[in-house]
Amino acid sequence: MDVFDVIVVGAGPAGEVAAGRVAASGLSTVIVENELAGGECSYWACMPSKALLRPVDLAGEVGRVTGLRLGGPIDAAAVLARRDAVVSHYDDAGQARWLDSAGVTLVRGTGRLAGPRRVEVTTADGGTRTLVANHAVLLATGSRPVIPPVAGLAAARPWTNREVTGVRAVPDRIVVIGGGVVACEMAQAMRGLGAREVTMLVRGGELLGRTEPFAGEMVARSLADQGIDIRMHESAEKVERPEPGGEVTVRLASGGTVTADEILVAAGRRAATDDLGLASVGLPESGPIEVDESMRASGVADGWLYAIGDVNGLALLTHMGKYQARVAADVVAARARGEADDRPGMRDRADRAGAPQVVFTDPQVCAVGRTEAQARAEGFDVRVVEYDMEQVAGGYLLGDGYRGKAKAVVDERRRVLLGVTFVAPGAAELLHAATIAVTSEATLDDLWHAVPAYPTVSEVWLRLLEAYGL
Ligand SMILES: Cc1cc2nc3c(=O)[nH]c(=O)nc-3n(C[C@H](O)[C@H](O)[C@H](O)COP(=O)(O)OP(=O)(O)OC[C@H]3O[C@@H](n4cnc5c(N)ncnc54)[C@H](O)[C@@H]3O)c2cc1C
Ligand SMILES: NC(=O)c1ccc[n+]([C@@H]2O[C@H](COP(=O)([O-])OP(=O)(O)OC[C@H]3O[C@@H](n4cnc5c(N)ncnc54)[C@H](O)[C@@H]3O)[C@@H](O)[C@H]2O)c1
Repeated sequence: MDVFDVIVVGAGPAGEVAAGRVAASGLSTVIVENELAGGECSYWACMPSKALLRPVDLAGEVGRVTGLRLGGPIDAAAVLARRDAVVSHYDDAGQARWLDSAGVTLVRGTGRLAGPRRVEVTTADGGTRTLVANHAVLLATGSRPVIPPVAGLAAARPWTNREVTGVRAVPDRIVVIGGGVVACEMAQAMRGLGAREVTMLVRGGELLGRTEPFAGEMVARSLADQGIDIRMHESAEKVERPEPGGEVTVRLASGGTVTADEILVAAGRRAATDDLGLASVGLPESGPIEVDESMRASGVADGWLYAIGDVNGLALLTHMGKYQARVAADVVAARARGEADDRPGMRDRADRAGAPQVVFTDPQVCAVGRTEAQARAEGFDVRVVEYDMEQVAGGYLLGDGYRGKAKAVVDERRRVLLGVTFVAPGAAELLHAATIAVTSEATLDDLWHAVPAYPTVSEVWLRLLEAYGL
């Protein structure tokens, strides 16, 4: 039996940040990982997907600037080689070195709760190691893709985020189940890197369902212009792949079929809580782990258990998992020292206000805070202002085909922003200004004095305020 002050289970972005910060506070810390330190984000999600999208995005930009022309199609093999470098060739030695330098002990194996403050680790050789925590256990086991119960789908060995981000040869034809973030980003990547036929099967009537409706509409128009076949109100009824690795045929609910070389499932993710021993501490065995604003698992006596990142289901985003990790780590360290654990940085505000997110399609969808529909549902006195971003000099200068739209959701009572959405090419870096405005609850009258430089796209802020009436 090994005793540490703090045990972290899962070395994805959330777990690593928590472990590093807890160790820096002087507590002895162990982190348990059963695949690669760095987690889904580093090897099969954020990093490789953005490496695949970056050249596609840039090619779109070049296409909008008069006088520039791409020398030919994108060199997919070179892009895949760079992707391999971005994922460190699926080797986590660098992350392991970082954990070591941060004073965190890395234990390789599968962790499972075995009662209060106790984690049993099954190691690769089948052995078991018992870890006991003096102060806290932080669960950071992430999430796994959902495979819908469609006849023949699982047997057809569909691609998930892992295979599509790790693609070795871009398929000629690919069918995508889903209309969310992964589906949109990866449909665009596959098409941009040379897939001839990309077909998206979207169960509902819109893409990117959690964003402002105009965002999904603009992305749908753009993906269609890029040659992607988007089938709304369509779903797979049966999937057949007679030869392993061969052609796949999808029978559609509306009748008809789609035949492709690969099928990608991008139908959401579920918390990785299976076989985590949650029942041994009185929690439901599956589903996301419910937490309070200090990331403590609800319903666990003595408050020694925390859940951060995708596993708590609050926001399936790397930056939010890392933020939750900082909150939890500081709370754990303060409680261990017997100090006050309610200082301002020790409570989650950002998830409740609406997490910032960028969808890296062309155009990019950048949003923070509440959508108009969410704000109205929560009973705010809402007023909305919108502006077309190509009307801003900085936008117009970016290219002839540049189109964008901004929307601000205002709380009329306090004259503060509840949410902001920008949909435009290359808008990702605009988002943080909106995040600062929404999080700090700056009034519109304060924002009036934040003068955007000319001619930048940020002048859209001024236009939104003028449209509001300032
Ligand atoms: C294709 C794709 C693209 C994405 N792009 C973005 C993006 O651009 N920006 C963004 O913010 N988010 C993005 N996300 C979401 C992001 O990947 C996740 O929010 C993030 O990885 C969650 O971090 P985490 O630490 O909670 O979990 P994970 O990254 O899933 O890490 C969990 C770790 O725990 C380990 N583990 C699990 N169970 C056990 C166990 N019992 N014992 C030991 N170890 C265990 C796993 O092996 C893993 O290493 C993307 C997701 C996908 C699928
Ligand atoms: N750029 C980014 O920040 C980024 C990129 C990729 C993923 N992510 C995160 O990863 C998470 C997972 O992404 P995702 O795209 O898998 O999930 P999602 O929740 O964004 O989208 C899921 C899609 O699948 C559809 N769907 C659900 N069940 C279905 C079924 N049974 N049959 C057919 N369609 C079904 C939904 O209607 C939706 O269109 C997201 O929550 C997102 O936050 C973030």
